[in-house]
Parts: sequence; structure tokens; C-alpha cells
Amino acid sequence: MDIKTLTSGALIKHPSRGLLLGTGPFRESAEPPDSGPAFYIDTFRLDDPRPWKIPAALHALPAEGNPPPPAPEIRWTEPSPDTYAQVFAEMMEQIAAGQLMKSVPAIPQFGEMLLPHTPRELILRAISSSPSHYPYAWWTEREGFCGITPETLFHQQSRRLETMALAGTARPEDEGVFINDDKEIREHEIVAGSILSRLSPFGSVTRTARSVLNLGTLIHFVTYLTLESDEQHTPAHWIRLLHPTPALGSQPRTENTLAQLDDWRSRLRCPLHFGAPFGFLEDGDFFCLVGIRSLYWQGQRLALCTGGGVVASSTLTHEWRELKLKRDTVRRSFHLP
Ligand SMILES: C=C(O[C@@H]1C=C(C(=O)O)C=C[C@H]1O)C(=O)O
Repeated sequence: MDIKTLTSGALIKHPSRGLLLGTGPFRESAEPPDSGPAFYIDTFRLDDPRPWKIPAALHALPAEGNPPPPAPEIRWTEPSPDTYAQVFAEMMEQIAAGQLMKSVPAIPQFGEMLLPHTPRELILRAISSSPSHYPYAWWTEREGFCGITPETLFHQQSRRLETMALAGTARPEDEGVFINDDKEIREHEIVAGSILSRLSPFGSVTRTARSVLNLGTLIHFVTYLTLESDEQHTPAHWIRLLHPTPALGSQPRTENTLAQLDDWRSRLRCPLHFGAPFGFLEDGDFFCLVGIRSLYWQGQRLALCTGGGVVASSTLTHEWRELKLKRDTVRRSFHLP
């Protein structure tokens, strides 16, 4: 299967089934199919009227691809902090006024991939990744995206739902100070607490203690949560309940705060699919990622987008650095210079 020559495709790494590639043509539907595999690919706003993408065929790929082909040349432009600084100030104002506890500005870095390379090659560069990372991709002839995310929105198997809070970020060498950093702990606990309270009405929830997930070039706080649900619900129910968690969205999550975040994201030119759910369904098993650590393309033009949580004690310089640290991590995951 030569991914580079496929005009449309969807790819995901499933925790037990490994790398799965759906090939087109895709049938798009508002509802999941009664049987057979389907990808769930939506925007951050969940406004794709037909988010279920049903492939013509599904293929299992070997996890370890060949060594990455020669790196493409990409001309990156440095992102300007101006709009970010403005949005950051507006967030801090709302946090100070008590209207917001946390939000997540996300900003792209734009680039141009030089011919003869094409952005679809990025997918090949993503598939050999470490166990805590999940590659995913979706593309058509002219546009697409591909990411390598450590974050799952949830994994639903019958009435059991496994999910995680992933928030709080530092460099691995700073772990000693990170685990005592009140701002990072608070940022994380807002996310874990919010997921816990959203799930609790539906059954019994257990959560692990907060721990550190080491991703090699970054560390995060992680808390795993498991729900044994009293009743069976559809994937769409759980998506709407959990997305966006405060790891990517605003807390509190109301119509107003979501609309405000939407405005901030569009002023920052954040791609519509950044931070959105990306899932795969088959035989009642629905596995759903959070679409971060990703590159978006149209023709030869690229956007590498990253975000970071803002809380009361955040500072502009620290947040700006964190975005760059995350971009460097994404480039490294894709074996890009
Ligand atoms: C938004 C991103 O990451 C999210 C934000 C984090 C944070 O603010 O500390 C950590 C992990 C992710 O939930 C990103 O990588 O772009």
C-alpha cells in the first residue's frame, strides 16, 4: 500500500489493533454505520454534518515502517506574537474577572514544503512512533492533516469508558521542579476534576493519582479515569459530553465561553480540526484521540499548530516558550529538521 499515491485516506493507531489505514472513496454519514469500520473526523466545533467517514477498504499496516525517507525541505516563517499577546491579555482579563478559570489559545506556524516533496509524505514520517504516541491522518487530493498525539479523548468498549486528563507541560530535565509547580498542578487538576464531574452522573468513576508522562522531549501530568457506565450510550453522546475537555477548551464550558474560544482561535488562525476528536469505530469498540501535535496542509502550504493552557498564574513569556517547545517536539516526532 503506497500512502503517497493514495488520493484519499484515513489512518489511526488503535491501542490493540495497531495501525489501521482506511482507503477511499469514503462514504460520509451523519450516523455511524450499523456494522463495519468507520472513522470519526470532525472539526473542533463539531460542526461537520457528516463526521462519520466510511472507508471502501480497511488495511492493517505494519507498525514499524521503513526508516523515514529523506527529509523534505520546508521554509518556515516565525509566528508573530502580536495577536497571541492580545488574545492572552483578553483571557487573563476574563480570568481576573472570574468569568473563566482556564482556556487554551493555539497558534499555527506556517511553512511551505518545497517540490518535489509533497505534504502527504508526512504521513509516512509519522507512522513509526513510540508506544505513548498515536499517529492519525486524514487527507484528500489537495488537503489534509497528520499528527502524532499522546492524548486520547476516550476509549469506549461496551459500557466501559477509559479516558485521561493530560495537562501541565515541562521539559524532561525540569521534572524535579515541575512536580512541585503549583501553576502546573492547578492547570492539570482543572482538567482532571472537570472530566470526573462530567462522567460521574453516568456511573461509577475511578481515577488514578496524578503522575508524570515522559514523552522524551516533553513531560506532562497525566491522570487516567475509568467509567463503568450504568447504561450503554452512543459514541456521539460521549464525544459531546467530553469534548472539549479543559485540556483544549475553556473552563467553565458554556455556550458563551465556547463562542469566545472560537473567536480567539480564528483570530489566531488556528486550523479548524486542531484539538478535535479523531476516532475509529468497529464492532462496538470506539477509540477516540484528541487531534493535537499535528500538521495541516493545502497544496504545498503547511501549518504546524500548538496550544497551551492559560490559568490565573500564567505568564506570556512562559506560554510563548511552551508553544515553541511543543512545535520542536512535533518536528522531532516527524523526523523533520
Ligand atoms: C494543546 C496542546 O497540548 C495540550 C495542552 C497541554 C498543556 O497546556 O499543558 C498539555 C497537553 C495537551 O492536553 C498541544 O500540544 O498543542
